[in-house]
Amino acid sequence: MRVSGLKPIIAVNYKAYHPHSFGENALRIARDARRVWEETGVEIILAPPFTEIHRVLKEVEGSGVKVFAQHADPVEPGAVTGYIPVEGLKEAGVQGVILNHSEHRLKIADINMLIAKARRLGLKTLACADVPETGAAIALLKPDMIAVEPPELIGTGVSVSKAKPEVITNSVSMIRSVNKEVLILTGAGITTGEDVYQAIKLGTIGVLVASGIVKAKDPYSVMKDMALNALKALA
Ligand SMILES: O=C(CO)COP(=O)(O)O
Repeated sequence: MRVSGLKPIIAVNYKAYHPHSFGENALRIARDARRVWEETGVEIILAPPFTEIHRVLKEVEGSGVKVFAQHADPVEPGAVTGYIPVEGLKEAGVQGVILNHSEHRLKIADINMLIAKARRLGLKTLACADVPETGAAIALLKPDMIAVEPPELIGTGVSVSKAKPEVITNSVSMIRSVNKEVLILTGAGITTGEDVYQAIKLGTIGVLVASGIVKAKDPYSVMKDMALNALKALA
């Protein structure tokens, strides 16, 4: 079921590629994302490493580009050395947080606690799932967005839209059977506008992308092609 009237979403997970995800490279991706947002109006979410959040926020200030953290720890603030509570992310100024990425998994009870706390603090949540069934289970916890990403395709450049379209269609139907509102994205191996077009045609509202943008020679061109194809798919 299409959630009509919504803008497509391109979420960029910087991960921790070096040097791509840090310093001037991190800012270049942010500048490129702002330009694509200005030119297309597509929703863009950037998820830089914790160390880059402050300067990426500065780079996109005044635009509609949103900045999310890549993770939050299921802890209360206090004597928790080295952990990052949601309260700290709120103070840092992010608009949301990715939870349960395949590379940083959480227990279901922790996902539940973090979604509730993020909501209380006014932060959006983008929860990740490895398979449709996990996506449906997490949908019951009412995150704002769910991204289903088959781990075996992550980082391969073989897109889930082409290699495993049934993962997308099964995710959409299983998630929608328990949650009519959550925004559904997909990811893993997404590198081209065509991958994005197919992902949206299969029922999602957007994509979660890492290496295809973060490690690209020209992130602007990749994001622009993805944005234009996303709009075409929803037209
Ligand atoms: O893990 C992912 C996004 O969170 C997908 O990674 P790739 O885009 O590099 O396949």
